[in-house]
Amino acid sequence: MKAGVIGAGAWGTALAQLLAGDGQDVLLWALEPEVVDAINEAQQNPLYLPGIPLSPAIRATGFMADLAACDLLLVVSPAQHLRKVLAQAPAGVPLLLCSKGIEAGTGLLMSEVAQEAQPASPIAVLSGPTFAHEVARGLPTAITLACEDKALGQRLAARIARPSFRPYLSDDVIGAEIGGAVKNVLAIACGVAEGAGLGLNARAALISRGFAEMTRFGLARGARAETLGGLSGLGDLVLTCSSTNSRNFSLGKGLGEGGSAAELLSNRRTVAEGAHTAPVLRDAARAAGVEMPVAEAVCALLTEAASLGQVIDALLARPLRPE
Ligand SMILES: NC(=O)C1=CN([C@@H]2O[C@H](COP(=O)(O)OP(=O)(O)OC[C@H]3O[C@@H](n4cnc5c(N)ncnc54)[C@H](O)[C@@H]3O)[C@@H](O)[C@H]2O)C=CC1
Ligand SMILES: O=C(CO)COP(=O)(O)O
Repeated sequence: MKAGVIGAGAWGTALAQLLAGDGQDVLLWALEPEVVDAINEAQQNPLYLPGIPLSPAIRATGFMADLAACDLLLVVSPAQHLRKVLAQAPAGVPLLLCSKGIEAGTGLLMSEVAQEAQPASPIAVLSGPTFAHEVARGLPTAITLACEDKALGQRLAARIARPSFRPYLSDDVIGAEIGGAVKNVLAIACGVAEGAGLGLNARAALISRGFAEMTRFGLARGARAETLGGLSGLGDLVLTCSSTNSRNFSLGKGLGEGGSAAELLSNRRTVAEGAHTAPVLRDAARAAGVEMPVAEAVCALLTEAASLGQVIDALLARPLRPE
């Protein structure tokens, strides 16, 4: 039994390290040849997970066909690349989807994209409050593993659980995905509040009112409230809204400090999924008749349709209403 990981960014590399922790062989597919070489020759990924010595049980490859040797694939490519990457993967192997986002153009969640790209593959989702560098260092972490097939979910949970990495099972795949996708947009908003010096009251307000938005949108898409209130929803929202370790929060901080969205986005190698999810989420929410003023505000800032002052004024001028 060998697990494969598709995508050798920070999270894919951290998950490979987690799986290899007990000596299990792991095959990690990387897009960049220099990442393949650095992992195989120096047991490091300086591009995406610097400073973490990797297990020699991890082998990297640039050839997707090599993953045919695996009986489980963790899929960790950025959401907007997931469809084309999955199309090259071997068919019929269980897929554990670890990316957080909504596909532009289709409005589909990652499980829906995976069903289209790999119709013969069983699907599960892994999502929760999990900064990659902490997982790679073996720090205590809990996460939601969602799978409609309970027996498969249990097998996957047993396969990836480690003494300090605890998957909690759910059968609410959509709920787990919506939490992970929406929190990235809300983390940008909290970063803006930090960068603009709006204070911690504002941050707490954005987290709670943002959670109300996540819940409204999730329920409209068929998610369960308890999933949204769990690790993959509220848990991840709290984590990413609290720290510049979050790429989404840092992007927002740059916007709040007056940086231009276009420049902030062009100057990064790592992915800030919320920037891609925000316009898709806004359109999906409008189409479903769900009010998401914080997500709308993030979109306006990212597209430079409104200034920071205008966005703040608009949020503060919303009608007073019951909580
Ligand atoms: N970093 C973290 O702490 C966590 C990240 N995630 C999610 O994991 C997913 C991947 O994020 P990271 O590993 O952090 O990525 P990263 O930001 O560290 O690295 C960027 C990744 O994008 C890939 N990439 C760039 N251009 C590409 C293309 N044209 N086609 C295919 N792949 C391309 C790179 O090869 C690299 O794997 C995201 O959806 C993210 O939300 C989830 C939990 C934790
Ligand atoms: O999803 C994450 C932690 O759970 C990582 O957040 P960022 O992508 O904002 O860094």
